[in-house]
Amino acid sequence: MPKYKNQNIFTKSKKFPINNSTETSTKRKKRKLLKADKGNPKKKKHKKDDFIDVHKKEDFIDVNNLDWSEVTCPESVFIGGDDDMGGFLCLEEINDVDVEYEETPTKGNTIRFKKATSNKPTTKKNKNPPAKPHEPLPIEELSKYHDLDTFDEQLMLKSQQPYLDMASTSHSDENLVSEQDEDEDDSNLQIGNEDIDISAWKEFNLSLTIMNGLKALKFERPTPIQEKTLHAGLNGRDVIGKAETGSGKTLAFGIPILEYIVKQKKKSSEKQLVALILTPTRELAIQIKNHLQNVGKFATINIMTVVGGMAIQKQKRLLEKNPNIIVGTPGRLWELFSENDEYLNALRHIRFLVLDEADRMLEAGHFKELSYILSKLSRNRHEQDDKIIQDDAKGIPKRQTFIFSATLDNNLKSDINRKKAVDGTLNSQGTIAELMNRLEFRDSNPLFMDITPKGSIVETLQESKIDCLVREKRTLVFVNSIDAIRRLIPIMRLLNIEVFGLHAQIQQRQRLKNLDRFKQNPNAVMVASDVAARGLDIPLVEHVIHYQLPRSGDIYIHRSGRTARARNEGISLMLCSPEESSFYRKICQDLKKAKGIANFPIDGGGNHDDEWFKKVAEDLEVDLDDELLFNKKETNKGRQNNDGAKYKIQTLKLQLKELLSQPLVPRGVSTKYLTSGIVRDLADRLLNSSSCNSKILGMQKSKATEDLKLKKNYKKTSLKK
Ligand SMILES: Nc1ncnc2c1ncn2[C@@H]1O[C@H](COP(=O)(O)OP(=O)(O)OP(=O)(O)O)[C@@H](O)[C@H]1O
Repeated sequence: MPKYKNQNIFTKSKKFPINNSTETSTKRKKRKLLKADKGNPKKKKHKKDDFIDVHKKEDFIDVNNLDWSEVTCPESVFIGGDDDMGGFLCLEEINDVDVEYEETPTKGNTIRFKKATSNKPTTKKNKNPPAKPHEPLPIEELSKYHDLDTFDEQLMLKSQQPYLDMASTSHSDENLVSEQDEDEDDSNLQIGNEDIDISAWKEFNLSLTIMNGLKALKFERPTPIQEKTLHAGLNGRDVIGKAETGSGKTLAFGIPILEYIVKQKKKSSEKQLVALILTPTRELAIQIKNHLQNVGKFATINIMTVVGGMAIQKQKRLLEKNPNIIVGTPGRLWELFSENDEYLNALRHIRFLVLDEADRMLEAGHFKELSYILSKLSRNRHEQDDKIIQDDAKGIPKRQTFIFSATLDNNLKSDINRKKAVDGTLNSQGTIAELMNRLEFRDSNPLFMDITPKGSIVETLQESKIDCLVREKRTLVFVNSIDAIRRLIPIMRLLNIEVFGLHAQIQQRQRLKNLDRFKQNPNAVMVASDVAARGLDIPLVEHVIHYQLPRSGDIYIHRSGRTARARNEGISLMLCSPEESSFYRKICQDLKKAKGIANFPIDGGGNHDDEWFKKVAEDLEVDLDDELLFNKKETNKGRQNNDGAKYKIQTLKLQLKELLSQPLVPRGVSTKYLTSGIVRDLADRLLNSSSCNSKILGMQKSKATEDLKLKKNYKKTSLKK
């Protein structure tokens, strides 16, 4: 007599807890009994589900106390056999029991077990032991298994496809090449993600490997800057690209490099340094490396970062592994390379040189090392006395140069063709024009592509400012000094805000940790110096706040560009104190914003919240407490009087904690509500409605970008009237 174990057991390849009480009737119907004792006419096939009411009579035996033994079955019986055995785990059998049927008024025909009355000896000697339910597997182990109830084989195969492709390509370059040869028709992409149409990339004739990478990232089409520069980049031309922040400049130079490496591997398996990408910050270097690695993940491309703040020994070890691409900051790169002729020689043979955020590289702290690196890269080697000696440039390939930034000098184009400076190094006030002259473009006329919109700000970014009457400000992201970060972080922590700092004096390891934690938590705040202003691509940054105004339009553009990236919406808000009005005017001037930047709608300036409460009250057909709604002046007075009160810091902290633990009650809202009558569940509606803010009583959830749009629309319609 077989029985179905009522335990949670995991098979080697799939997990599916058996719980009879929750199984569907379909599954029960599909269960099978594999063995029954034919010798005893009373022993019939039964399901465990039939075993009920066994305790009613004393001579009946509890089903679980019987001497069951496991029936060994091939695994295929349980998994994906011909039959859908959903939930079926193991079989057990028993001999020498009698079964009796009983008709009950409530449950119909039920069965019971009794010790067999037959004198026949037990036939089976070496029977198997009872099945032992296993301990549940640890969580990490469980991830290897699939839940049979939700398992979709097709879906799993699709999700594994890119990795299968990768496995078949990444370990053997030859495989990759031969596969490509066969499959050069890109309509036959191997990746499983069928609903992603990447045909828009076809015009660039990219290898299957790179196309797969783009498909895996769901990059359906090139961004405008990619579209306008890729042909030139792929055809060996030098490119200078200027496009707004978050517009995909990394791949505009990254794809030609990756594509070159993939094709080169087709010809030779020799590992060679192909590209040097210079960036102004360490975080940006790491980000670029990750981005390129993701796109090139179906090929074996070795990319390493050479940045300060990381163990120099480890970087030396990685260099020994012959990277294809080095992404680095000038300082550490020079430190590492200047003392090693072998490295320097490899550098001279690179095929691609990229200066990302080129204009920033000229700022203090970078230009000296950059200048040294460029002179070592030069095909005309400079001796120490500055005399130019024509080096044996034979065998040194002409390299392609890519320069990208959201803020490059507009006069650059004419500067490029100007006569070269004779001096081998950049002077201490390096200008972008000098830099261009030092770069030894291979093209006499590099492609200069400027697609920045008017004002250099991306369309999806809304700009705004708040004029602060006092110097205190409560929200921030970008500040101008490290001291300000150190001051603000503890204050924000007191306010229960998850906040992280980022500035040059934080240890590199901690910087990366903070950046990572900030990336993981969409509600966190990062207080940063301009170290984070350039290039960083952090998902889910919706608001950029200039707690202290940047000193130039360029920095404003880069800071603001940390939001509204890759066609997402975002808001950039300046907190403008009276002392900063001159900087504000300069930014407007730099960005040619004659009308200035719109004020952000806040309490005091507008009556946005009051209007909303009035509207909700109308909808709910209740009367609002007018006294509370219009008593702002009174409240403000009270607050000012309280300003003078001195409490001990500890008391204040405790008080603050207590306050923060309760939802805020905005001015104008009454905590009193009708308990009966017109709207019975008013309190619930206010507190629990999914459209209400959980931290502010009765306040509708809204986004800063929407508030600003509403304000603009309101202004337009009232002007029309
Ligand atoms: N073709 C594409 N389709 C969709 N998303 C893309 C595409 N190319 C790049 N992206 C994404 O757009 C975002 C911005 O890209 P990237 O960091 O290269 O911008 P950027 O122009 O260098 O910005 P910044 O000037 O701030 O450095 C990234 O998240 C990137 O993954």
